[in-house]
Amino acid sequence: MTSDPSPAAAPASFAWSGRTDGPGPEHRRWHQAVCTAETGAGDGRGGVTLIGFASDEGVRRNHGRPGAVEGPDALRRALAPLAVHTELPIVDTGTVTVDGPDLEGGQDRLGDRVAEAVDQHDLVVVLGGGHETAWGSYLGRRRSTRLGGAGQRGRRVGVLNLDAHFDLRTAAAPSSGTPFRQMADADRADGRDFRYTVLGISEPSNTRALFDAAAELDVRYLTDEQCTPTNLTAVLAAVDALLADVDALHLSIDLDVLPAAVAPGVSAPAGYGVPLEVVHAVCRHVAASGKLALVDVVELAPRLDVDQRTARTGARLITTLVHEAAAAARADGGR
Ligand SMILES: N=CN[C@@H](CCC(=O)O)C(=O)O
Ligand SMILES: [Mn+2]
Ligand SMILES: [Mn+2]
Repeated sequence: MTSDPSPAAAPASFAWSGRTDGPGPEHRRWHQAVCTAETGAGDGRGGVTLIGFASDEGVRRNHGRPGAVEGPDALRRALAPLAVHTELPIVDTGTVTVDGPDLEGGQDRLGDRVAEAVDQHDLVVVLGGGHETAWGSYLGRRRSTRLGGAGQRGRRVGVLNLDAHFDLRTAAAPSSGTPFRQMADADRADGRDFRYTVLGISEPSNTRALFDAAAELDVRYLTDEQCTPTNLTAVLAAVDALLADVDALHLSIDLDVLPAAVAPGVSAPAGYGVPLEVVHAVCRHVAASGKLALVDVVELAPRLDVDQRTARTGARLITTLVHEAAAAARADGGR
């Protein structure tokens, strides 16, 4: 494991700014609420932490369309003007950047940052990056004390992936198509159960080999055709089945789960896709459970986006997750 030179005080390369209606809490927007190393990032605990992961290397290795390296700041830009309705502290600890082809080194550094954040804050939101981001998030939760460290070997953490793809590829090199296979292998090697549910699987976008891999690994999934608004009860029941089986949840949102009209700015836009209202309802549901500890939002490629549609949608999902998690924490008397 390499260690980041200054994980807690990493400079946020992004300058949060936007419309200001006044100084009071009633006017608060993300750009006013977010603390960074420059603005006095609070050394406090609790609340929400944002960590960027600027990486295209996984998408490149997976023969996708590049652009995800610009995802973290595009998500921040879309979040900046949105209203904040919670007092929960929000800290931006900056971005881990993958150096050229050294994806593994970048994932390792992200792992260190996520581990530290998970142990200090209620909710960690990683702004990707291609879906290779999720492997860095996994390394982090495994290195953390709260979700997987040495003292917590029995702690059950599930992964809910909102995605058109299984991302269970076996490949010589890790990529954006392999993170959940890597998790399955690591969990198996460690004698842990691999608890993985995917919502939004597109039949034509996953080969028989990938469906076979899902069956072999006991992956639960619903297809995009099953994730309709009229079937929302069954969709949330699938989420509840995972939640009932775990102590904490890692939510991975691949924006290509959404219809291409809503999320054009991804490597592989969906020809069908899960309606935003279903994806949004799932996000609200998992955050309200009080078990949500870690989120990654991945595959946003701003250069492929149309009028920030995909970024705005990703930001809307993040702000709902944060507000709902804050309400759950309040109801809990703080976690
Ligand atoms: N993270 C993306 N995974 C998909 C990409 C599919 C595509 O580019 O068409 C996959 O490997 O299956
Ligand atoms: Mn996908
Ligand atoms: Mn994916």
